[in-house]
Amino acid sequence: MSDDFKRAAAVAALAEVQSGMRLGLGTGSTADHFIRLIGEKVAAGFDILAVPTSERTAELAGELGIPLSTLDETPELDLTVDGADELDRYLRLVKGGGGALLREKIVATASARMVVIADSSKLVRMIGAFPLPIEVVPFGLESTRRAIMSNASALGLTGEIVLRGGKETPFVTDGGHYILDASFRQIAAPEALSESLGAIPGVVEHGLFIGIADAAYVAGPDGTECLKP
Ligand SMILES: O=C[C@H](O)[C@H](O)[C@H](O)COP(=O)(O)O
Repeated sequence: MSDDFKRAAAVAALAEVQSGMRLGLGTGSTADHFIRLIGEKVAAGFDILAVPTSERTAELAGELGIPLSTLDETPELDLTVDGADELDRYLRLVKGGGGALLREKIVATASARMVVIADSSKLVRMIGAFPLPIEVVPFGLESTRRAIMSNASALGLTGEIVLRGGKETPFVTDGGHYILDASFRQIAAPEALSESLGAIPGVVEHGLFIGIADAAYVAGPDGTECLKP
């Protein structure tokens, strides 16, 4: 059922796509639906140039025959469509469940417009139930983890911060970094947390996307809603 809603959100976002556009392609199970729809448009003759947000997305888009580019060749994009792990009604997002947050944030901010697609289970009153992914450099991992803990605690946030994949087999991002997943449960002031995390030297990027999304298509049993910040 949830997969049907993911697809319905992707179909709604497809209405924003025109031939000639330079697109950012998101990562994840919801974005995969959108990528397949773009593949159909390309097969039908649409002129699209796409920048993928992960190796996984590049592979799928390549298989579908979608012409691919990079931000070095195509530094300004018209539209990026991507999923989210959580969003609130102000379009503050948690992303990075699939580990692609760094490239996703770079691609989204290089786009004139960023649109989120999600099933309605992702829409929450307060973000934070989904553990916040924080991308860090492997060097100094434990010091960085403690700095995150201490900065979060200064903002009244507590909770476990764990290395994704564990010490023996850590998950490695496309950029060669690790991910710490922070279970803060409820993030009442995401802006302050975003600023605080961004100031920690070992933190490469984090999964809070604030002021980036221009709209969100959220699909559920009652239909598809378009949210604006
Ligand atoms: O790193 C992964 C991305 O941020 C995804 O967009 C996010 O995890 C949502 O993925 P899904 O659509 O599979 O729930």
